Amino acid sequence: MVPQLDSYFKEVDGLQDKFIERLREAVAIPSISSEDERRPDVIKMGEWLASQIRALGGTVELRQLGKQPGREHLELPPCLLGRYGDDPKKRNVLIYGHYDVQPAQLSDGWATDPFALSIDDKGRMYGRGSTDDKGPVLGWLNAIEAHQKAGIELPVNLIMCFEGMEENGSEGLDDTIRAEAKRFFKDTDVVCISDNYWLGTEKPCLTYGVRGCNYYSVEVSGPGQDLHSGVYGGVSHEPMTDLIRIMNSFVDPDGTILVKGISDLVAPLTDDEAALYPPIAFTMQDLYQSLGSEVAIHEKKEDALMHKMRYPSISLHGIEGAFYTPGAKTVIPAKVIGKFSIRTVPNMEIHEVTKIIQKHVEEEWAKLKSKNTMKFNIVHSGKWWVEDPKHWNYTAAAKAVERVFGVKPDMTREGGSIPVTLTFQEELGKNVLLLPMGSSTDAAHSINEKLDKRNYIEGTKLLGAYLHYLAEEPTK
Ligand SMILES: C[C@H](N)C(=O)N[C@@H](Cc1c[nH]cn1)C(=O)O
Ligand SMILES: [Zn+2]
Ligand SMILES: [Zn+2]
Repeated sequence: MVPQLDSYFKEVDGLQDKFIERLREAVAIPSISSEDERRPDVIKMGEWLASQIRALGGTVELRQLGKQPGREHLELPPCLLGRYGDDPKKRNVLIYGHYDVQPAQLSDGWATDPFALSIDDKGRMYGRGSTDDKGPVLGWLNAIEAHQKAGIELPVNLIMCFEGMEENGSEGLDDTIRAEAKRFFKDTDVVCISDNYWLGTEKPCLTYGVRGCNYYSVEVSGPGQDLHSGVYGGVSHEPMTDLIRIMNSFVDPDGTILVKGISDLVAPLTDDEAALYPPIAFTMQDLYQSLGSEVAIHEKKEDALMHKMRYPSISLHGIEGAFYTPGAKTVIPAKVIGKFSIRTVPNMEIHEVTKIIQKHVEEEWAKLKSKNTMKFNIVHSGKWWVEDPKHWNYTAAAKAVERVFGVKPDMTREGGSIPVTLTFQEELGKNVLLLPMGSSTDAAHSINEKLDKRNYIEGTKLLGAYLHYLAEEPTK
């Protein structure tokens, strides 16, 4: 079956050094979408990616999305709408990825410069964006190049959508997809996204769901400026004391959500669904390895998996304005902004969740009887998504996994969020598949993010093989 794949695989192996250089160039552009001063780099990264697509013979338009809502001094990075091939006899696969990355600084604790790809003797390629999501995006380009060099025609047409704001709420993207659903995206047969991770380090998976993410901030201010705690401690209401009380009211140390009404929104667990978790090839050791220690809340793998995949969670992310550098400054910060988010699951609705969270924050605030001022803000929100994994899109991907890795993939739901999955499903009405490249130890969003050379190269083979199986899979 699909005999051309062997020569394609050989070509990928032969081109691996070139593919690694391509990733090195991409990682060197610090395209951090959430930092104002890095916005020109996000735009530069979009232009670099467009030039790579064009060099391979693809066409691409840099669709301008205008100003960032609420932050009008910032231009949104372009959404790349591209095409490779337009043979009417072939199927059309829409591939999505993002070229922006999470923030990173050497001083956060990175062992190497986060924007200089560094490869160790085990083939671990360290660099911000290596696994999330520059490596997987480049995997598609590598697959095109290896086909060309092997003299094999791509068996499908590719429709591309690459955005530069995924790590910052995918601002502007939904409108573009809605506007283009019956134009640029109209011929789409199926959608494939490579932007998540295997559960462990050995076994690939296909992913048919993501959690949603509602991100909020609580700002507390009062004094006209930062104060001397000796002179004013015990005299003034302190914003940090108020904020810590509120931040402490959301979740228990064992992960239990304390906000009344949230757990009532969660779809009940059926026996059929509960039976999906035991067969997943995942152990607590896998979890400890990816956590970097044994700090898991749960003892059983099924509980850990369900809390990652099908239950909500609330996380506290940081406090702006807090004194966090080393030393012992005796300061009372005048204004602090606490940031937290809730990962949402079926059947939680974005607005219902926000109403409940806001009411909770206001009630907690009232209890404090503080003379400070509190402002609650929604930073961004995106809904959960669940797909039909019995669709031929998934069958083709499972065959590709077996061909490249010699095992059947695990079927998973991702704990992270990719807001565009739902938009594609709803606006195009087509099946969406997540086909990850990276592994559980890649430390996406964390320090020392990496992508293993094996995952990058075999992952490139997988993306190409998937396109071939997709071309010949009957549409049952
Ligand atoms: C899973 C994906 N690679 C990812 O990291 N998504 C982000 C998207 C995000 C950022 N803010 C809200 N959503 C994530 O899950 O944090
Ligand atoms: Zn991410
Ligand atoms: Zn991502």
